[in-house]
Amino acid sequence: MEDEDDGLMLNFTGLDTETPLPTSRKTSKKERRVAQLKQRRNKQKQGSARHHAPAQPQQRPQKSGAVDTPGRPAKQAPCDSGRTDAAAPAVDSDGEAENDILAAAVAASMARDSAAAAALAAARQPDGNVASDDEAEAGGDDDDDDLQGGTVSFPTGKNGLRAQQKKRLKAQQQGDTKSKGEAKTYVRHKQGELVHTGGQVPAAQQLEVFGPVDSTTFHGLGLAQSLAEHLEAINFTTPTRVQRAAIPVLLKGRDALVNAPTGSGKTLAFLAPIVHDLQAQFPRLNRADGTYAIIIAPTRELCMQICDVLTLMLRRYVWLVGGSILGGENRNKEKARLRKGVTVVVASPGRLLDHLQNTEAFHTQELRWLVLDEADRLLDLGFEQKIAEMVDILDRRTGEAGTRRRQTALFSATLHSNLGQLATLSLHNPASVGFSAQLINGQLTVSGATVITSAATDKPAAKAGGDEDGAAAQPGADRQAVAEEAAPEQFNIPTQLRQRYYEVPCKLRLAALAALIRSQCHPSKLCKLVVFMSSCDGVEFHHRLFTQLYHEATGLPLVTCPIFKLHGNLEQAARTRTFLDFVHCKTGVLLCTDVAARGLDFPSVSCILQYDPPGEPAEYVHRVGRTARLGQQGEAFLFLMPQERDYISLLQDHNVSIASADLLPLLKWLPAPKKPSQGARQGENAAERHEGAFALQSMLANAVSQDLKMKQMGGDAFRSYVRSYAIHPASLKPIFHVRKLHLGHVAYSFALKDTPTMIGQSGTKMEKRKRKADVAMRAKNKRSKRV
Ligand SMILES: Nc1ncnc2c1ncn2[C@@H]1O[C@H](COP(=O)(O)OP(=O)(O)OP(=O)(O)O)[C@@H](O)[C@H]1O
Repeated sequence: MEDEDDGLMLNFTGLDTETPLPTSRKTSKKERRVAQLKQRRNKQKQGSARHHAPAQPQQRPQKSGAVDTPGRPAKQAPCDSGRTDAAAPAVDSDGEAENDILAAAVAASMARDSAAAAALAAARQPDGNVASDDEAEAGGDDDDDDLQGGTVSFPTGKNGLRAQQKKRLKAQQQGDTKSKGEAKTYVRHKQGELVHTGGQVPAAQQLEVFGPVDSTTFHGLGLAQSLAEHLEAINFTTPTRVQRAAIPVLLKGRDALVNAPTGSGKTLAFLAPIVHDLQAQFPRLNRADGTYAIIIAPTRELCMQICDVLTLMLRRYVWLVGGSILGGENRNKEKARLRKGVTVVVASPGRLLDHLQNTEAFHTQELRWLVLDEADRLLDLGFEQKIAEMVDILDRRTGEAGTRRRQTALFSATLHSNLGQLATLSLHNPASVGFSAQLINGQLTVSGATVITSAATDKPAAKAGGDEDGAAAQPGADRQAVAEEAAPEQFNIPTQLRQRYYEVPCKLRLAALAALIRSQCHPSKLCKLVVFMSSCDGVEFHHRLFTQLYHEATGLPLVTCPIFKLHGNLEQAARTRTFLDFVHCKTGVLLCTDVAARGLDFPSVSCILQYDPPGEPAEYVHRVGRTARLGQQGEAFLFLMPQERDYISLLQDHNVSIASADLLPLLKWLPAPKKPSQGARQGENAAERHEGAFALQSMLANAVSQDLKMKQMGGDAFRSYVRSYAIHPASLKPIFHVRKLHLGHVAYSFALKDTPTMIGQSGTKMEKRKRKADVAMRAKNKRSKRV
């Protein structure tokens, strides 16, 4: 750089002298500068002989780099070098000032001291004032800039000096320094000549080359502009953390294991890359060619929900067709739809396998995507075998057709010790987002040792040694990996979720449930409450109790908002209606089983109650995950009986932070009894002796005992509760062991007055006995009439 500057200066100084200047590139810098100084001295001598009058103040050029030749319009430098007026070359009619500038510049460049720089600046000042050091420095730099940029215009002096000067400079800038007497030639490129030509990186390679250039937008993540715009139009403006981490990985064509907290936007994280890929296919995909993507989810409601988001996204791409195939729907109608062609299928596993095996018109030989949402739940529900069969069928078909290898992704908010088997079964060299995965002895294992934090979702690579996109190291690359110590799986629960538990004696469970519902859904509060129970019978019983019997028994409704029920024994139509009703209602209570625990995105759920504890801590996480979604506030309560309190330590081992709450203030939400009860209540503490709770329990028990259907439903609920308690996994038996249950108190909590032995007999037997008794009674009546 310095050499180039010096070379240019040589040309300037050589204009006005008889002394030939050494222009060879081999001439040392020092020699050239000495020559310049000599020239300057000679010139000063000549100048002083020619001019005795003091130099006139120079006219300041109007604009840097502008030509001040009369009659010629001032030219603007094509690129704005940001030059200040102080830096503009001064106009001197006889070129003397110019030479002063040059001499000073030489001095400055040689000495590089402030005095020389000041001399340079002073020479530039039209009024002869000395510029500040900064200005001088800036001026010097600007000179260089102009010269290098090749855009400077020079003031024209007497005798065509400026024209010569210009010509020489031009020649030099063009790399042609050949002039008479100068044998040496060299090629110099014009500074800025090798400008950026704007060569475009092919769209498909943009992500490869630049990475996720702007992870704050969907387009920046690599999604097509049209899709990003469409997402914005349907209110997905900024990608969530899991979307930022997972979308680029999937767009790169990698299989992936993706883990992120509940309500963090996983659905879009897998739908967006699928839609991006399918809309980009040329020629356009034709629905008649069959299915290009399959998404499997464990429950029908979740399938419907995913399908809804998909439909919304496909509105922009009308040639892509989405649809769901669910158990419980009409199989023939589904067949007909598959025959017409469904580009993206969202399915529950059982029905999907059924169609893969039995529906000839279900073409999957072009399949490009397979996503298993809530993958660990699919295993819990025993779908592993079905999934293995499906993967086998799909692989066989694509293999026979010789089509592209399918891309597969597993999504879940919780890990599972067996997830590795499913991953090995279906994934090829996967990237893991949000948790680490390792291949140990050819077996992919998913480590629960990695803390899955939101930050980890953004940059899990830091922990797992993966790449910058948030994808962890490829398991395949780490075959030497040593098995990590089995540590409790660490869950990432939204921080804004407030979690509390009540220790509720079994006898008070029903009253405490009523109190909590009343406390959350009183008329002055808009609340959506989800209550989880362990059995369908339990849901049925409590739903009828609270929607009908409660009012009859107490004279007041429990709450004024609607109470819904959702469980797996309902007809599909009823399930769908309830699901949609609860989605759209502003306030309400949903009594449900774990069918609603996974993935369902009910808007504005403010509170969760786990009336029956869930068992596996992972299920706890999914249940509470129905609230506090996407940064919203939420509350979650858990009811535990005193003998179950060790469950709290278990949850805490899994990074769940839950505080205790006092039961007594909660019971105050119960209506006060009309008549104070006679005598002191029996009980260990104030809650157990609570008047309101005792009064309510008596009223409900009386009402149930007089309602045969309710009594039967209570019995069914009791039996189902005990059964579900008995099937807790062995690891949880120390906490939830059926032998620790006081069955009399359990029966009481279902408002039953009968002894547990009576209730424990199967409903059918009871029914038979009752029918027998009725028949005997009628026969007796007939006989007595005849007599
Ligand atoms: N980028 C986004 N911008 C705004 N809202 C979003 C975005 N992504 C997702 N959402 C919304 O966030 C909510 C939760 O998303 P989603 O249901 O995909 O979460 P999830 O991680 O799958 O939860 P779960 O683990 O419970 O299944 C939905 O209402 C969804 O519409």
